[in-house]
Amino acid sequence: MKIVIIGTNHAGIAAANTILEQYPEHEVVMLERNSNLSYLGCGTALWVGRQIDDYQGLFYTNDKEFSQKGARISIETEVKSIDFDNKMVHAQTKDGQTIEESYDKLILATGSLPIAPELPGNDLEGLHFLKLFQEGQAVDKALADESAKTVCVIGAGYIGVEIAEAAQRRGKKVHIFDAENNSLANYYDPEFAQLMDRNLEEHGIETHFGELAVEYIGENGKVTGLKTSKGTYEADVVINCIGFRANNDLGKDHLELFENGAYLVDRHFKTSDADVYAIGDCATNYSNAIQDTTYIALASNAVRSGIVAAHNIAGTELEGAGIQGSNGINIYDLKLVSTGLTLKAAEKSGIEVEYVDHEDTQFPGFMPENHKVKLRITYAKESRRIVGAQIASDYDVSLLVHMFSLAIQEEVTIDKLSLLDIFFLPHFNQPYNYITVAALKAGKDKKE
Ligand SMILES: Cc1cc2nc3c(=O)[nH]c(=O)nc-3n(C[C@H](O)[C@H](O)[C@H](O)COP(=O)(O)OP(=O)(O)OC[C@H]3O[C@@H](n4cnc5c(N)ncnc54)[C@H](O)[C@@H]3O)c2cc1C
Ligand SMILES: NC(=O)c1ccc[n+]([C@@H]2O[C@H](COP(=O)([O-])OP(=O)(O)OC[C@H]3O[C@@H](n4cnc5c(N)ncnc54)[C@H](O)[C@@H]3O)[C@@H](O)[C@H]2O)c1
Repeated sequence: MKIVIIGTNHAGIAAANTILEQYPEHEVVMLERNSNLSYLGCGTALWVGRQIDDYQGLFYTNDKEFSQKGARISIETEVKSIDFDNKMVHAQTKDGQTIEESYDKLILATGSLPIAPELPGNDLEGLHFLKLFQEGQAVDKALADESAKTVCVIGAGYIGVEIAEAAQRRGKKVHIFDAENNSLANYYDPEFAQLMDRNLEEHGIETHFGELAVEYIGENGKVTGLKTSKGTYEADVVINCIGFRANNDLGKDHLELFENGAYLVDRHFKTSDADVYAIGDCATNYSNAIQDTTYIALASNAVRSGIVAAHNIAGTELEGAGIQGSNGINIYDLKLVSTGLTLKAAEKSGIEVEYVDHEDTQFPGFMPENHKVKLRITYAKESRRIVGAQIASDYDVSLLVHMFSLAIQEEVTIDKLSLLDIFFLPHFNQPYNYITVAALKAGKDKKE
């Protein structure tokens, strides 16, 4: 069987590796328009902020490795169109050569594109996006210019807060703007997100919430400022990070789409065309929290979807486990992790929820070093199944979120959690640990 994969970043790579390593009898063709593959965008801010010395380690594979594994891979080759009826892909190389590839099965792994605010002045020099390695390089270069003093970041989601920290670490005056009333609104309830807002402010970053960018201001073709719904700010560099949209350019006229334009797939990552699969940021996924279709752009989801699609294409039926959108962020010393639904997301999905909060220290009081931990567990009012968890600390409690992720996936109730066997050792936690105490509190609330 001949399998053509379009897009060879995290999703395409995972699919290709699975087929090449476990089903070597199939022919694999990989087409990629970029000059690199496997760039870990999560490292951009670490590198730009000089928390790591260089970017070489941010790539975990390359085209040569795939040639050695037996794939036919063409980078700097853009797929221009797909003839779905005749199962033929039309592509063009960097030097203008056209390529045609027939397929038995096609995998669309074309990812996502940053959403571009459509504002006056959007053709000025000094406006940036942060998706590709090359865009990270451009931001790095802009920050290296000592005459660039002020950076405006539009969007205080994950990319926004990470790059705001990086720019501040590079000695710039940083403003960050978001339409919402706090940062990280897609991931945390305000009581948690506000910890991040304070964290940014304490490090000298000026936060502007509920404030919309309305115009990029410029002189001689170069950005010099940003006008918002509430004021005008100087800006030598503007970084746009208001989210991603699914890149559906190749299949939007043929394949069924989700409400946001992503390719609608089943639990096998098969699209509405039986010979076409879609994985990663260009496709939907199944949410165990809302028990319905969702769209969450994360590298972790991209990798898993690639593995699942590859098995199904190669002949082993495998249903995806679904996702919880588990995520984490570390800005300066503050660590936030969450999984499943915030209260706002639950309301939007029509799920009536209750939640329990608990704050404690990680270790017993007699330990010489200690850290505060803040936990929220959210559960469905009727069934009491856990649908979300958020944790904040300056201590690394990130692994806990995986337990909550599994609990959501397996429909564990808050009451079951209260009697879970959780070990105790002072070096790690407390005899009355905050998870048990929070879950017991929820049980008490139920009785009252
Ligand atoms: C700055 C930044 C930080 C991030 N941090 C994290 C993080 O910490 N954790 C996390 O889980 N996620 C993170 N993400 C999100 C993560 O990078 C994406 O979810 C992930 O890249 C999705 O992988 P993908 O392979 O589906 O799509 P993409 O990475 O978008 O790759 C799609 C590929 O398809 C290629 N392509 C598109 N169209 C064509 C065409 N017509 N012909 C040929 N090739 C084509 C593109 O060139 C690209 O290489 C971050 C993203 C950014 C930008
Ligand atoms: N740590 C991580 O896991 C990590 C890090 C970086 C990126 N990512 C992923 O990459 C994807 C893109 O990240 P992102 O930061 O661009 O998106 P995001 O969804 O995290 O944040 C976008 C932010 O922009 C705001 N916004 C939207 N329109 C706006 C407007 N017109 N004006 C002002 N603010 C506006 C939103 O309120 C939101 O807070 C996300 O799926 C994200 O999860 C993950």
